[in-house]
Amino acid sequence: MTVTSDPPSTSAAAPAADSAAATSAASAAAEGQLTVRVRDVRKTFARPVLDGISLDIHAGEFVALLGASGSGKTTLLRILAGLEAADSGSVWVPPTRTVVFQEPRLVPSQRVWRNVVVGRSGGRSGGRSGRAAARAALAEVGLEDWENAWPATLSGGQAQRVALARALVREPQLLLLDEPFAALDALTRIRMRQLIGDLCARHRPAVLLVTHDVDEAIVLADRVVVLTDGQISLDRRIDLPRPRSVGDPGFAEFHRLLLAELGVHEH
Ligand SMILES: Nc1ncnc2c1ncn2[C@@H]1O[C@H](COP(=O)(O)OP(=O)(O)OP(=O)(O)O)[C@@H](O)[C@H]1O
Repeated sequence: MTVTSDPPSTSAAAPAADSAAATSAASAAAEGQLTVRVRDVRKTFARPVLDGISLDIHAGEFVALLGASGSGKTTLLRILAGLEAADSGSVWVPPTRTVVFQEPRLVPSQRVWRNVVVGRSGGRSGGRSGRAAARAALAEVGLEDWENAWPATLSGGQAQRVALARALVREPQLLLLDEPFAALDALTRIRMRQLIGDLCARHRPAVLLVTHDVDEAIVLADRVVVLTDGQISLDRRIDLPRPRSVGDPGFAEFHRLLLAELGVHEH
C-alpha cells in the first residue's frame, strides 16, 4: 500500500513525511484543493472488510461516513489517520491530520490547558505561547474558565470539548472524527453537533465523520458516503441550506434515502 503526502503515485509504501508537506499543499492547490485521495484500498481481517474503496475529499469538505456495524468505517478512518495499514491500494493524505475518538483520551495528570497542547509539534506545548494557544482553543469550545481544571472534574461533554480543542489547536488540514458524540447524552450530543458544525464552518478543515446517526450526518455533512459489504454503495451530496435541523423541508427525504441504503425501511 502507498500512504503518502505526495500526489497519488504507485511508488512503494512510505509513511507521510513532514518534508513532503509543502509539496502536498502546493499539489492540493494545483489539483483543485484535493485533501484526501483514496484509490482501490483493500483490507482483510478475518474476512474482507474494505474491498476496493476509492474516495476523494476536497479542502473544507465535510464528509460523513455511514454504514452498518462492522462495515469498516473505523478501519477506513484509521487507515487515513495512519493508525492502520491497508493491504493494497493508495492513500494520499495531508501531513497535518488529527483524530477525535469516541472517548476524550485526556491525560489525567495534566491540567486541561496542558492537555490541549500536549504533544503539539514544534516544542510549543509549554510556556506562554502554548498556554495562549490552549486558552484560545478552549474559548472556542466554551471552556475558557476551565483551563486550570483537572480532567477528572469535567463532565463527559466538557472532556470531549477539550478533545476537540486539542484537535483544533493543531490546525489540521484533515479532521477525522470517529463517533465523537456516541458516548454523550442526547442533549449534550445535539449541543456538540452544533459546536462541531460551527467550528468546522470557521476553520474549514476537510472532515471525515464516522457516525451511526443518520440525522447527524444530514445536519453536518456536505456529502454522505455509505459503506456496504466493503464498498461505497452511496455517495450523495446534501444540498440543503444551512444551518440545518431535522424539521427542515427536504430533510425527511434524505433521511429516508439513507435509512433505505442502510437496509431500514420506515412504514
Ligand atoms: N485489528 C483488528 N483485528 C481483527 N479484526 C478487526 C480489527 N479491526 C477491525 N476488525 C474487524 O473488521 C470489521 C470492521 O470493523 P470496523 O470497526 O472498521 O467497523 P465499523 O463499521 O466501524 O463498525 P462499528 O460501526 O460497529 O464501529 C469488523 O468485523 C471487525 O471485527
